Formats: sequence, structure tokens, C-alpha cells
Amino acid sequence: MMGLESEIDKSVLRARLAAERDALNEELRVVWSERCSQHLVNYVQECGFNRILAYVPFRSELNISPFVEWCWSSDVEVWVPRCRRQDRSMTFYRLRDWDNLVDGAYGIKEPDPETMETLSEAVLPDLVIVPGLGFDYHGGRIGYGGGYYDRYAAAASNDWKSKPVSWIGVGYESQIMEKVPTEAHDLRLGGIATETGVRTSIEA
Ligand SMILES: Nc1nc2c(c(=O)[nH]1)N(C=O)[C@@H](CNc1ccc(C(=O)N[C@@H](CCC(=O)O)C(=O)O)cc1)CN2
Ligand SMILES: Nc1ncnc2c1ncn2[C@@H]1O[C@H](COP(=O)(O)OP(=O)(O)OP(=O)(O)O)[C@@H](O)[C@H]1O
Repeated sequence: MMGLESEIDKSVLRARLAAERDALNEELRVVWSERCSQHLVNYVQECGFNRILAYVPFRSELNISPFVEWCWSSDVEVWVPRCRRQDRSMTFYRLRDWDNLVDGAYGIKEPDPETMETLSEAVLPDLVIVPGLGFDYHGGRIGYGGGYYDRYAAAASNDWKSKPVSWIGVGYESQIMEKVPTEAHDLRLGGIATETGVRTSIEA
């Protein structure tokens, strides 16, 4: 259990990071999103990845659409989450175009469970790209505070033992901070992709 003080510190930090990201110039966000998408394309090509868990961008998040569209044109599978608020779990569905998304929790567009294919637990991705509010070079990440990705990673660490899966944070360079306050339950990323490139995490 975390102390009340650090809980408050984290919510203050979240609010600050969200406001700072919202304040980034919109034209620059578009340019940075395109650059980061290109770095992700190169990374996925180099690694030979075929199945990717991605996200549907909302608010001022880095827009990975150019990357997602490249995946479609290259027969790389893209799967995106649908949130269940009741237990704060996520289920991933195969995204083949932008037309089958419906309004979801928190104002995020999400897959239509009626028409889209569910990712079975037995099927492992090669890469998980993780959105967030802040990141550091040591695999630390802070998100909106739902614990969705932390919970998903905790379950995956039990289920996905048959092969290594890369977990990469995605955001603007300005979202990188010296040290994100992390706790034991927090997911640790293997790297971070921004408009300047993809960097793997430094230990500790
Ligand atoms: N594009 C995208 N999809 C994503 C995430 C994300 O960060 N980005 N998530 C990453 O985890 C999950 C959704 N997590 C979220 C958790 C809370 C809030 C949110 O708006 N919280 C309110 C306060 C609480 C509430 O409304 O219940 C807020 O920030 O004002 C948004 C997303 C899954 N899908
Ligand atoms: N594996 C887990 N099992 C159960 N609860 C968890 C787990 N991981 C995190 N939580 C709970 O979820 C809540 C939010 O966690 P945290 O503050 O780390 O969110 P976050 O990583 O910023 O959010 P998000 O992943 O939604 O962007 C906390 O109350 C935490 O205790």
C-alpha cells in the first residue's frame, strides 16, 4: 500500500504532465508524431515484428496513426485495447481500419466487440507499445492512474513465458523526465520511442 502523500504527489505530477503535453504546439505535435512513427516503422522492420499491441490516440497523445497505417500496408497485425472500468482490465481487438471504432471509456475510441476479432490469450504479440504521461530512461512510466497497463503486464508476465515480448513506451521527447516515481507493481518498459528515435532502457 502506498502512503497518502506519495499518492497526492503522483496525482499532482499527472496533472502537470497532462497540462504540459496539452500545451505543446499542435503543428509540432503532428511533425513529432510522424517522426516517431517512422522510427517505430524502422524498429519493427529491423526486429521483424509481425504482431503489435498498439493504442488509439486520444487528447494530446503522440499520434501513432502513420505507424499503424504502415503496419496495415505491410501485413503487420495491429491490436488495440478496450477498457473495462469495472475491473480495470483491457481486452485487445484486431484493428484493420479506422472505421470500426466506437466511443469508449474516458472518451477514447475503442474497438467494437461485436464486429472485431479478440486477441486470444494463447496468441503472443512481438511488441507492446504503451502510451503514458511521463517516462524515464530506466523503464519508468506514469499513466492516467487507472493501472490498466500495470495490470495487463502483471497478467502477461505469467502467461507470456514462451517468448520475449518487447514493451516500448511512446511519447514526445518532452515527456521524458529524470526519474518517474515508481512502485513495485508498476510495469517496467524495455525502451522508449519519441520523435528522436527508439532507445532501450538503462538498468536501475
Ligand atoms: N490512448 C490511450 N488508450 C489507453 C490508455 C492511454 O493512456 N491512452 N490507457 C492507459 O492506461 C488506458 C486507459 N486509461 C485511462 C485511465 C484514466 C483516464 C482518465 O481520464 N481519468 C480521469 C479521472 C478518472 C475517471 O474519469 O474515472 C482523468 O484523467 O481526468 C483515462 C485513461 C487504456 N487505453
Ligand atoms: N497488478 C496490479 N493488480 C492490482 N492493482 C494494481 C496492479 N497494478 C496497479 N494496480 C493499482 O492500480 C492503481 C493505479 O496504478 P498507477 O498509479 O501505477 O497507474 P498508472 O500506471 O499511472 O495508470 P495507467 O496504466 O492506467 O496509465 C493503483 O491503485 C494500483 O495499486
